[in-house]
Amino acid sequence: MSAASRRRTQQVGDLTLESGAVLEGVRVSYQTWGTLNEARDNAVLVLHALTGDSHVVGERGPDQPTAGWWPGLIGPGAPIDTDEYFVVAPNVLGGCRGTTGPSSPAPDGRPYGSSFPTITVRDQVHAEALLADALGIHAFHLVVGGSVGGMRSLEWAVTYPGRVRRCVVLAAGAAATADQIAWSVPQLHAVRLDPAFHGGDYYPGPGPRQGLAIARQIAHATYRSAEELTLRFGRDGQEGEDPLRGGRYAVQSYLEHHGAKLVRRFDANSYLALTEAMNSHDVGRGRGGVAAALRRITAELTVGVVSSDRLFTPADGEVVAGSPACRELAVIDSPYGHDAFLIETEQVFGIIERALASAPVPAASRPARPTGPARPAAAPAREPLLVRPTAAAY
Ligand SMILES: CC(=O)SCCNC(=O)CCNC(=O)[C@H](O)C(C)(C)COP(=O)(O)OP(=O)(O)OC[C@H]1O[C@@H](n2cnc3c(N)ncnc32)[C@H](O)[C@@H]1OP(=O)(O)O
Ligand SMILES: N[C@@H](CCO)C(=O)O
Repeated sequence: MSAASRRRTQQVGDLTLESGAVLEGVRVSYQTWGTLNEARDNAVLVLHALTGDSHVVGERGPDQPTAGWWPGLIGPGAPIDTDEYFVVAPNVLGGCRGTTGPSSPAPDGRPYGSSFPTITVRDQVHAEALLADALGIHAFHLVVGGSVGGMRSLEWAVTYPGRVRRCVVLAAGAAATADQIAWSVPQLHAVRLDPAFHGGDYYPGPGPRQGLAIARQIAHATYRSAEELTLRFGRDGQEGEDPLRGGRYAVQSYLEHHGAKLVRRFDANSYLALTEAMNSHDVGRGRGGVAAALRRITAELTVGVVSSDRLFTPADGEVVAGSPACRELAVIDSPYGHDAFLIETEQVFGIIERALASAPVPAASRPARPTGPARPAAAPAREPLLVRPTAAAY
């Protein structure tokens, strides 16, 4: 069902960062699906999460271990129908998928490494706005993202009210909380204290592989709910191993698997830059606080929270839904925790479809509190948690 995509890279020029530093000659790589219409009013912006990329849907390939992170979302007849919409998915500033990041060449021709400046979610959105300018897109019909992609979607709606008609913020809050920053701290240390980090100037590698793997293990545990981990792995030893005789617990093996998987596909300096950007997220900074910032939104706002998300909690999403622009606060009913924004595609796509179908509501007639189904109608769990296969079956 997925449409053919185009991959391109756009030079967007110099970018003045929130810090005042200037990032020279920024490039943004991106994928598109469908066709921009003559009125240039059918564009949809899809924003990936922390370690995601522009490969929202598509085929597996040597560089693409998955068929996309929201498989089936985009294409002819798909929830974002490419017969109607032109979809843009940029790779984020600071990442390692072609958009300028720490492994990109600095003006001296060598990788930035330790000299890559601190970037914020606002800087990332600024780079995306420059891409939109270059593509001739003034306003997006919809901007949507989950997790850090949800942070950027919200920042888009607050920074550029005239450029976003509908906005879907999934599994994200209005500002990174102390709890979220706290979970990132040992991750940042794990990378930086790896002897192979060399202060960030480790290119061409191999770089701080162990530190990055540990960082991902910490992060991944926060991406899943305690209930899931307990029901799925219990106190089991990994198959063929006995934790009381030096072997691993199954949950330990699971986390190590995800740590090793990230190391194979991600640059450690990008992981640091993107994690610190995530920590910077605060739509209220310099705008009189979160409530004042949320009042700037003119887009039709949809907020989606995951019932079992212990990292970006439902309460964090409810703050965003306090915006007068919010038309629906949807609860993604799932035992899988934060990662449900990637796993529960049926519910997530339903939220996106409802947002796309929504007619703009005059501000005066909006409800004082968000409405809409608290739980989407068609929301079957993927499969019962207790019977999900564990390692032996994978
Ligand atoms: C927007 C973006 O983030 S785009 C990038 C996509 N995201 C990621 O890659 C993040 C990392 N991955 C994930 O977060 C999750 O795998 C998701 C969200 C993509 C999918 O979640 P789920 O389908 O529930 O997968 P789950 O968490 O069960 O992981 C499955 C993997 O764990 C492995 N596994 C399960 N149990 C064990 C175990 N005891 N020991 C070792 N490995 C194990 C499986 O073999 C499988 O491996 P594979 O992915 O290499 O095939
Ligand atoms: N699995 C997601 C979780 C963070 O939102 C990612 O790596 O981007």
